[in-house]
Amino acid sequence: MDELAVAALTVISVLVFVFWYSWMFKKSKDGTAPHPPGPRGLPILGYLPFLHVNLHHQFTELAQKYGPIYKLQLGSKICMVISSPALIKEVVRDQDTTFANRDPPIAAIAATGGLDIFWAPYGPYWRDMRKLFVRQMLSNNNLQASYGLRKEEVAKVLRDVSKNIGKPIEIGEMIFLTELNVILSLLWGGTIDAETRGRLGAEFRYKVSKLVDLLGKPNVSDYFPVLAKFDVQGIEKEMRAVVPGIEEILDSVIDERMKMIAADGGEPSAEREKDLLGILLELKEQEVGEGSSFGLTQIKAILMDIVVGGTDTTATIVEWVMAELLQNPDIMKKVQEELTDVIGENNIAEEFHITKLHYLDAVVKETFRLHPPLPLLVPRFPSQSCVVGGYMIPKHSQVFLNMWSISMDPQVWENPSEFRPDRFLKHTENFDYMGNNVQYLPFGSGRRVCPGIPLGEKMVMYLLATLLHSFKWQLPEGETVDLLEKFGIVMRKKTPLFAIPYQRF
Ligand code: HEM
Repeated sequence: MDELAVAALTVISVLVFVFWYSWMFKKSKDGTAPHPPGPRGLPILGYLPFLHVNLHHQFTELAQKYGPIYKLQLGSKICMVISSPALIKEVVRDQDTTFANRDPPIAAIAATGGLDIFWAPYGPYWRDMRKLFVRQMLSNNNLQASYGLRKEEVAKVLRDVSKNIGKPIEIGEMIFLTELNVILSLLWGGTIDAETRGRLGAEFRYKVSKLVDLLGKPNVSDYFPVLAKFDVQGIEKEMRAVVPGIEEILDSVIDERMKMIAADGGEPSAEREKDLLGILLELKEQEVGEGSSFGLTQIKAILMDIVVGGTDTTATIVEWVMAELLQNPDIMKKVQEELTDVIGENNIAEEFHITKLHYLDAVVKETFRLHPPLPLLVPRFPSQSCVVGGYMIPKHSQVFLNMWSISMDPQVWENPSEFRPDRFLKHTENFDYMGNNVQYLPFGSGRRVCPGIPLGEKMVMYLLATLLHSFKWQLPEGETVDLLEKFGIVMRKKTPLFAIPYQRF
């Protein structure tokens, strides 16, 4: 190397050092917080090639190495994983407004255009739609008034199971179809007819599960927007193939409801005015929120949200409860003794019994702890840069709240991997579903907390009380319960649970 080159190199090195030093100095003078630690990935790809199928396990292992908040570079996106109650509180309570935004994946845009409540950005459209949904469908008054519809659907379950005594039943599928009918009936006061139900039945469930799976699958297009048009994994294409099958049922419901409005002379009749679908149809083509036009696309997005959000989750948790009870016969026995005491041998379960079923409630809560249906909740998307746990979270990073790791943390729960409902009998007042206790958030917390809690909680308890009070359950000959999970945005059992009913009384 000649002298000139050495001199140039020296000058460049000095300049680089001076810039670096003044940048660092400015940072600490400004008090800018450092970024969290995290594993190094590959250039450009970041940590993306190292992600495992069971993200919740992998995120928990990484937390053991990097602490309760760490950073992952995934392609062009910065992701943060948070897994301690104290830091989760900073996100969902102390800085809830900043973290109330969502970053819809391409799969969600393909499914609903991001116009549903679940994926809509935090803002006036989301607020209006969520308010309408909660007020028109899930207010205390409306839920009380619609008890007859739920009772009818649960009676159908009783009849179906009674007809199949001694034969294996797929628990998740049965619950899914029941919850689907309950939700549709709450939307517009009617149910889908038996023919459509029979025709679409299991296939509809398959499509909803597929849609949910596609939403939870890491997609290269989300991490490299320049590649989005190539849809390398075919996720967008698969989603576009699945959606019409789901829309078919929504279309038939919308058609029926529009026929009713037409029969009422274009004006909804007084008693129909109250259902959510009627109101959404009235809003059609009007302006809601700040200047967004509202049409059939938005209506279908919201219906899809409610149908998909409510069915798969409810079916999943009921299936997990039944699996845990079949695995733990002593606990099953205690549940059934309580049911006999509260309901009586000659009666069937009713919704008013639910508040007296403390042990069953503890069993459900313990199942939500061990098998949270949304183990990482739904990633948050801060609308501005902020500091959590002393670390910088840049604006528009993807923030995962790892509730599964908290469920498994021995510092939070004694013997966390054991199924022990009794722990909820001691602390019931602290562990409701409303998101007030950050150790336990099966329905999320803050502004984005699940709005379906009143219905979800009622249906899970009512269905379980009915199934467990009226029938004894056994596994098919020679089978054992497996409690393996299949990770996704909704974490289901890896293999569906089949159980055989026998009359109890
Ligand atoms: C066992 C049942 C259920 C579970 C475990 C569950 C869980 C959740 C969770 C964890 C979230 C995200 C919360 C967050 O980001 O903090 C959520 C959101 C949501 N859930 Fe549920 N859910 C259930 C039932 C239902 C039902 C029955 C409905 C509707 C009838 C529903 C509709 C929704 C909607 C619309 C959202 C999006 C809320 C928003 O972003 O503002 N869910 N749910």
